[in-house]
Amino acid sequence: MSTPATALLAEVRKPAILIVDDAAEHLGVLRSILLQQGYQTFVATSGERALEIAQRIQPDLVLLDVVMAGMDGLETCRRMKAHPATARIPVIFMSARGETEDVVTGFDLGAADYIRKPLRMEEVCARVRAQLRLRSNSETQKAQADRLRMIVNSMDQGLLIVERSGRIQYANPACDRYLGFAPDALVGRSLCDLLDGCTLRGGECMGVLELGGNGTREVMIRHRDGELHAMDLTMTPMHADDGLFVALLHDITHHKRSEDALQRAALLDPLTKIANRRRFDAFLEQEWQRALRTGQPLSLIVLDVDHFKLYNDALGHAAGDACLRTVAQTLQGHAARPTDLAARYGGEEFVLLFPETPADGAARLAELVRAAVEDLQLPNPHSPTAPWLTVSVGVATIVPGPLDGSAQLFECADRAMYAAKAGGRNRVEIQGAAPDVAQGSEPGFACLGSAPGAQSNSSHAAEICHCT
Ligand SMILES: Nc1nc2c(ncn2[C@@H]2O[C@H](COP(=O)(O)OP(=O)(O)OP(=O)(O)O)[C@@H](O)[C@H]2O)c(=O)[nH]1
Repeated sequence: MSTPATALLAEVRKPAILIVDDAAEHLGVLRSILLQQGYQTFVATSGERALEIAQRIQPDLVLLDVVMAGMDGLETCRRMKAHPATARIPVIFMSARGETEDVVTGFDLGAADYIRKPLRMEEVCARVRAQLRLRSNSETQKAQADRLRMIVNSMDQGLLIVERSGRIQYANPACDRYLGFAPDALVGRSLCDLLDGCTLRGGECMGVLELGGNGTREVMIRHRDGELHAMDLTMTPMHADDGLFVALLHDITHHKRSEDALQRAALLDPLTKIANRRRFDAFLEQEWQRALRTGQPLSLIVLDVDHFKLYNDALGHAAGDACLRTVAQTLQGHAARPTDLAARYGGEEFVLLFPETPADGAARLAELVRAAVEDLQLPNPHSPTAPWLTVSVGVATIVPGPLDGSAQLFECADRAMYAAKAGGRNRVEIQGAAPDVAQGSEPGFACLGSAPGAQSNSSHAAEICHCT
């Protein structure tokens, strides 16, 4: 059952038709027929009045007589099409004049249809229905296009329409913002120029071709100021063969920066701020592979603070922490080359990795490190072996062969460090296994004689020993 409200709504939705004719009898006939068809009708007997009503009520259709006194139908139509408020309203001309020229002029002015007089009412009704259907379709399309435009304009993601050649046909405001361009300034530019490392081949942008339809990829895109930004780029072909692609851009620079910071933090020891064990393990593996390729020797120092439990017991855990930080900085100072790495391996144990360093050089470095810690003269009052904080140091050097593993290098240096502990602490012990490869020119572990210049000048019993 229809309520007053729904009846009112139905009334509101009735298409409104403006009938313009300076002959009152024509107006009356047309009006009553269109009313019977269920339309709302408005009438005007002059062009001026028609323009006034059209602007006020915005009808869905105008039936317009061509020949009228004063402003004729052609001029009325021209003015209607020139006014933004009435430009989209379809106009059907009615005229007894059927000359081709009139018909053409009418269509050129933007008329939707042309009906000859005398009017046959069935034909009029059919043409009115057809125009109202078209109008309704085009209004729906316009509404959809407006909605789509609003969505694209308010998107946070950048959206581009790109040709196979890389030429940008459209960029939404987010895209302009991402890349620092003024509105529309991206149109006509090439995506190739913006994508870092992208090339043009045979007039086609390799970035577009490689990325098209391949899901999301992380790319570096050049901002207008020249700076490269990390972005996720998703490229999708618009249709199978019209050569257009929709590119979606999502700026992940901030995300990347915090990810990089997190990654860096994950590789640092929180107490001493030098590399942690995870970083060391990865670095050892990388340098091991490099040494395998280059045939260069790789040296490792494993170092453990002596009687550190007694240090903590005597001075407190906070002082112990501060002490570990000082030792770490001292070691860091001895990892001089960009390829050297000092790391805290765990607790009071540290490691130093020296790529392209033969056994004699590593032994000298180990002794320098040992002496540097002793020279800090950090009192360790309860230590039975020295009044100061000291370290025991193990050294191993290898020219890796295909059958060796990096764990072996660590085990050898670690064993040497335990030998230094067993030998009285505050010493450097060198792990050796194969006297014939002493200087690291052939695969295998190095074994040294006394390393020149490696003796401690400390007043304490520091020595370089050899462990086989
Ligand atoms: N303050 C502090 N102490 C630590 C930390 N990590 C490990 N330790 C302490 O280091 C001490 C190591 O003791 P042990 O393994 O017995 O070795 P040590 O006393 O150094 O004796 P040797 O190695 O035989 O010379 C333990 O008491 C740990 O609690 C740390 O981050 N901060």
